[in-house]
Amino acid sequence: MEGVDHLADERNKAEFNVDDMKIIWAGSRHAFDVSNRISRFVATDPVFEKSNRALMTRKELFKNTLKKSVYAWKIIKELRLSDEEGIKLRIFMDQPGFLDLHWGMFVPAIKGQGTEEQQQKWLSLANKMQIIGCYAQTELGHGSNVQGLETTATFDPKTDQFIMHSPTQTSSKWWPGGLGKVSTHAVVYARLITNGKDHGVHGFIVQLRSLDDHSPLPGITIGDIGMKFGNGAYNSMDNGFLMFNQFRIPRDQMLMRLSKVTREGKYIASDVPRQLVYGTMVSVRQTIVSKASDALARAVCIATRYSAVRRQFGSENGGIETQVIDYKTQQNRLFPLLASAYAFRFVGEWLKWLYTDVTQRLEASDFVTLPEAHACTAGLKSMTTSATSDGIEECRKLCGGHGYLWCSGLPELFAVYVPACTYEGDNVVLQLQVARFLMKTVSQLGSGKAPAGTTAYMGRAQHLLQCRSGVQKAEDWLNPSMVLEAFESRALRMAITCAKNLSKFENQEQGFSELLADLVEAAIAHCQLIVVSKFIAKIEGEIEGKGVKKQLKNLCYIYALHLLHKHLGDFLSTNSVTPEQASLASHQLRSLYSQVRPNAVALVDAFDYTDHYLGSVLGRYDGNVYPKLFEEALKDPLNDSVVPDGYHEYIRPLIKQNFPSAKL
Ligand SMILES: CCCCC/C=C\C/C=C\C/C=C\C=C\C(=O)SCCNC(=O)CCNC(=O)[C@H](O)C(C)(C)COP(=O)(O)OP(=O)(O)OC[C@H]1O[C@@H](n2cnc3c(N)ncnc32)[C@H](O)[C@@H]1OP(=O)(O)O
Ligand SMILES: Cc1cc2nc3c(=O)[nH]c(=O)nc-3n(C[C@H](O)[C@H](O)[C@H](O)COP(=O)(O)OP(=O)(O)OC[C@H]3O[C@@H](n4cnc5c(N)ncnc54)[C@H](O)[C@@H]3O)c2cc1C
Repeated sequence: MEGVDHLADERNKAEFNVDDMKIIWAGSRHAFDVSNRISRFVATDPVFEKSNRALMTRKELFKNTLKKSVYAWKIIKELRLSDEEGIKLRIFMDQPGFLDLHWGMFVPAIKGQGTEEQQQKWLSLANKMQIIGCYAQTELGHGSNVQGLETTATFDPKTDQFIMHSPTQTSSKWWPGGLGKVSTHAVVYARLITNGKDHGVHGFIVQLRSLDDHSPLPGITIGDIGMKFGNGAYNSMDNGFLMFNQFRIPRDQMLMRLSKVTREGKYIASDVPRQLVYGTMVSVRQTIVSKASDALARAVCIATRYSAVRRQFGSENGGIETQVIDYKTQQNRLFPLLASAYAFRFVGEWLKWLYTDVTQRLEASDFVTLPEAHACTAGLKSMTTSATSDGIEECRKLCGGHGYLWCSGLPELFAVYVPACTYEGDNVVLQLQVARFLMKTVSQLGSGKAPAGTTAYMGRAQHLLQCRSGVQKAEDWLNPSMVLEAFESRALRMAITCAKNLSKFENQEQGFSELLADLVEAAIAHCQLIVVSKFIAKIEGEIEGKGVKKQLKNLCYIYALHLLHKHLGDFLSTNSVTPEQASLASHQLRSLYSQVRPNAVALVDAFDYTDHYLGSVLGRYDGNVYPKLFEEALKDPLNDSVVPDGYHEYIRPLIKQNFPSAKL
């Protein structure tokens, strides 16, 4: 029934103040106000309608993305929205497009790697969108291995120019978002060559298309790489290819904050670490962690509301059937994902702090925390995006058959989200970076250099290698120090086992290659420890609002104990817990599920998502699922006529067994 809240009973059961939880979820009252206002603005503007995009052709979808993007920019300008409001507008618009790459990578690359003069020149154009930029790093032949890129930028001292060239087919740029059809400029990563010497990969600002008629400049071949996974979804983005044929740019278009080429062609490397050329990726990986919590929260919101609406079995004497959310199996699959969404939110907040801190240090030429910032952004990007992709798919299954309908919102969410496991660094490749960092830290134990930050626990190696968990009863698993000790001991013991196995090889690189799978598992254990420890730090801090802290505590322990359950092999094989303690953890988990159950719908209401943003019939705020499923079905073009096109051509001849031209 229209106007009726079918989930009202669920909402009445909540034991905490949802409005207070909304502030915690958003990060602050101000952040909540901005999100709330902008999401409602987008939801009510017809230009941002998105329910029809699965049926659009690629060309229609692309044009629709241009329309929405330019309209969003007009609104940002006319209403003088702040940067924060502009970002929210793009998020709630919910359609990948060139704006993401222009603002998310092109502008940050110039800010991070351009000199002051370069910033003044290029940012004044980019900030007004008089030029549109993308981030062109990946090539057909190399994405993960950045040092393997083949595009060359050869300095020509006669003309004071760089000659950009794609020497092979595999050196074609391939994948950059916004490149295929929209961008006028790109930050291109290429091997810098001066006086015949290769100085490795550097960034260059390159104009690609005419600012008058948008045609590619002579010497440039450019286009879209074609359809990607799913309908609609990421196909709104013009991921592109690009080849240079001896294309010339002025010398001052090399991004020269980190290293320079003089008029004479002399290469001057600064004394900062060369890895700062990867700085834009580090910054985006950090934002991807918060985005993971957002994507997982969307899926969980849909699955939770629908699980409360959906009823199957359990009816006695013709009475009402059981809500599927009351099945323990449903809770065991759903509530850890709900807990993960909150966990990723808080670790994302912490990572933002860490990133701000390292940025300030870098500005003061303090590079000490750079390796840790790289390891944390890489590892947490990897861990949270993998868990979120799996989680969205699990939410689809939690919604049964209807989850497979496009209008559930889950297929498109999955299709848009899943490349996050690949872009900004393949998730396995990134965990191997964490593993290298851990092996280095372990090798320095006992050298007098105490591990700091997220590896500080390794400084207590003597204790953590010997200790036995003190858990004796199920409630002990609600003791933060007992939970932390189990995770620390598991992570440390896995890292030390890897280090010991590595030391058996004469050639360390060969050993590393042999042990890749174990190293990835050790890295994941370390990352899970970070997430658990940041969640615990959150619930131990000040939290306002009636009943809010209690709910967050429940979610925190669900997050930790479900990981313990899922990775029990690690915990048992490292003797971090005994089988009896593991079974006490399962007992405690069941009790926590019962405590979360009456609060589940309110906990997803706290995400404050509009029905427009959710884009899901199953996840509607009012729970009015069945009539709306019918409405959606009737909108399908196949239902435009009762007798379908093709009846006379195929169905009728078939059932009449009358095939005029067929030789049977
Ligand atoms: C609404 C707003 C939207 C905004 C956008 C938000 C989200 C994104 C949305 C959509 C996606 C859109 C765009 C996607 C873009 C892209 O995908 S861009 C391309 C991304 N490419 C990658 O991520 C490539 C991954 N590969 C690498 O990063 C490197 O090749 C790798 C780190 C794997 C190896 O590098 P290499 O130079 O070969 O290093 P070594 O393994 O030899 O290590 C040498 C030392 O350097 C340290 N190190 C490596 N990377 C960094 C770093 N970034 N920072 C600091 N330090 C680093 C490494 O740890 C080694 O240290 P030690 O010598 O061991 O001490
Ligand atoms: C939707 C999307 C948008 C993108 N946008 C951009 C963009 O805007 N700009 C841009 O420059 N790029 C972009 N990319 C490219 C992206 O960054 C790369 O695809 C990504 O870095 C992975 O590199 P790859 O494709 O070379 O994978 P590969 O490295 O070829 O990975 C293939 C397999 O090999 C494994 N593997 C590779 N190396 C190792 C190793 N050392 N040890 C163990 N296993 C290994 C991987 O785990 C994976 O299973 C985008 C990609 C996608 C999908």
